[in-house]
Amino acid sequence: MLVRMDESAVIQVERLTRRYAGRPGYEAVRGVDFSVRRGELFALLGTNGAGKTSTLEVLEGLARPTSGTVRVLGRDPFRDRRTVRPRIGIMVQDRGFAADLTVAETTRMWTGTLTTPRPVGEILELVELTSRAGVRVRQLSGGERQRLSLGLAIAGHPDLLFLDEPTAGLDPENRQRSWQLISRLLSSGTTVLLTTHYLAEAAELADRLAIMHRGRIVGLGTPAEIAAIRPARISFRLPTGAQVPELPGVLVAVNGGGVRLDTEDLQATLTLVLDWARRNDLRLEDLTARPASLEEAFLSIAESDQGAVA
Ligand SMILES: Nc1ncnc2c1ncn2[C@@H]1O[C@H](COP(=O)(O)OP(=O)(O)OP(=O)(O)O)[C@@H](O)[C@H]1O
Repeated sequence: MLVRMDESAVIQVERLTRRYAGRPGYEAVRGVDFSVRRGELFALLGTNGAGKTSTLEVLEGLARPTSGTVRVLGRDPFRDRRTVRPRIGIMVQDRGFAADLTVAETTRMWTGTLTTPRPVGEILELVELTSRAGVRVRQLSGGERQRLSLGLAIAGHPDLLFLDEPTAGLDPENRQRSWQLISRLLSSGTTVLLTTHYLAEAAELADRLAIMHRGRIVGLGTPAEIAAIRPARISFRLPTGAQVPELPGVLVAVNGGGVRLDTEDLQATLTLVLDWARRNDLRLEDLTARPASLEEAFLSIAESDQGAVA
């Protein structure tokens, strides 16, 4: 079969399926299509067991697709592994560092396996580990270990970086720090494929994302496009004696003194609400207006078995 590939895509996946030998009749990946453009950060999200790792392993050249076509940097990542592997960086969660080596020794050992590595000092500076160069890996904090892992992944100037749960288990401060590092890498032109369970991470970093559920992509778009499948929300406290006005197409919930309005058109509904308050000289305490979050959209997609955005 002739498959037309987009030459500008760094990753292109068409009708990918994956089955495991030990599970006859079961498809972990069930016909997945997406592409990742040069210089973008694409996040792959999903419920547990959705098929993210099974997809990632094919993209990284570690496994062969059961069917479908995958191109990474224009090549077949499994068959042309020798050509593709030097151009990609892979950050894994548990790299299994040798605990007794120092940060600098670990980095030097890794760069020794690469053809055109960055200098060790530059790597440590990029991931903010210069001051920890002489420290044994066993003494690093979780955040520092993750940064070391990121450092090794970018050591070979990769055109494409795979980040698998790069901030798993980190506290909010270290997570922020990792996000800043990743943003800096992006601005230098690296293309990134990220998997994460932190929706805030995807919302913060991703240009586009795909949500996988039971082996399929059930949502694909920018974080804002995905979030927009759920209504936006306005809430406020209802002033004593006031009645919520007629608001076409808006779902109204009044609970005690609290009012919640779900709307597809946040600006139009907010205008009506503010107009009503002004005309009636009402002060709306605790007024908030916000679009749906990626998390709300994710939950609603995961709960239904149907894709909402494609
Ligand atoms: N080696 C294997 N042999 C058999 N089944 C497997 C194997 N690896 C994964 N699976 C199954 O394939 C399905 C998809 O798993 P996968 O690890 O790709 O999902 P995931 O989206 O990465 O999940 P999680 O977020 O929980 O890590 C699951 O049902 C899993 O049990």
